[in-house]
Amino acid sequence: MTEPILSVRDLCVDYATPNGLTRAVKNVSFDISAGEVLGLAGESGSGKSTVAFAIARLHRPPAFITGGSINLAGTDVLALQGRELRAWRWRDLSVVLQSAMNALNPVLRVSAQFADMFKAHGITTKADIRDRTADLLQMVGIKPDRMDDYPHQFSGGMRQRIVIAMALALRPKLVVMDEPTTALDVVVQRELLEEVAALRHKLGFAVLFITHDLALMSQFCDRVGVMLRGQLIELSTPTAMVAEPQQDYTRRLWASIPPLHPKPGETLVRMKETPQ
Ligand SMILES: Nc1ncnc2c1ncn2[C@@H]1O[C@H](COP(=O)(O)OP(=O)(O)OP(=O)(O)O)[C@@H](O)[C@H]1O
Repeated sequence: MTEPILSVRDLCVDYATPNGLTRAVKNVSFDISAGEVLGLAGESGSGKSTVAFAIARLHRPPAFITGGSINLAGTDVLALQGRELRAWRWRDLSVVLQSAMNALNPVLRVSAQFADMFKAHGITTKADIRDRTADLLQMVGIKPDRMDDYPHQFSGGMRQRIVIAMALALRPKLVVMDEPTTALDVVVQRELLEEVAALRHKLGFAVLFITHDLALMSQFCDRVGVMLRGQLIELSTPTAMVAEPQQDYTRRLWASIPPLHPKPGETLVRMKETPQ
């Protein structure tokens, strides 16, 4: 493994509930290398999204980070405040969530949404912004001449492509993807992830990837972490995890993949390429 770009150490996240604090993430530690795709698997409620939101500093009360450290490319993520935190998001880390419609403003043209993001990061020349937007849309397979359309004029898959283009605009080091394709049909899901795989190969960003689809995860991720009741109980390559699971829970989790899916590591070779 190369030098880690992200280091998470002993991360603890609590939720304040009427019955007191509940620990949803318990001393979770892991690294992600530059350009690596790390998946988080585990049953619903095991803490995957809570980890992802904490890393992106998107957690809000009643969630509180109560321990540990997060370091991304030399930045102490938990120390970031205010303007510094806003500048860090998009530039060093970006997030792609399940619903593109929630990420995009329905009453603003796509070009205006790119412009807002660029302006917030000091890129203010109109021609420059339009050129960059055109390049980014092109990169995810959307014709640049559609940049002045509204989000509802695109299909769900295209909207998610636009969100991914925006997430990559400032060349972040890490992209957090929490169920990025869940709302899309199976064919579009795969197409989109193949594109993300090709883009990370080209651009070198790392991905923290969360999905309930273990088959998809095994094809897209270099390594997978398994979470159970707030703890990271196992972390290895999908192939090693299936061949020699260290925990009984992991074995049962992988055994749940329907046999119709391809075996881990067998298909979509392009997804497995290591960035240069
Ligand atoms: N707002 C909240 N208040 C209290 N507890 C919460 C809140 N949000 C989440 N939790 C609890 O935190 C734990 C972890 O939830 P989290 O959403 O991170 O799990 P997950 O693995 O991402 O689940 P899913 O796969 O369903 O998204 C769960 O026990 C959940 O009940």
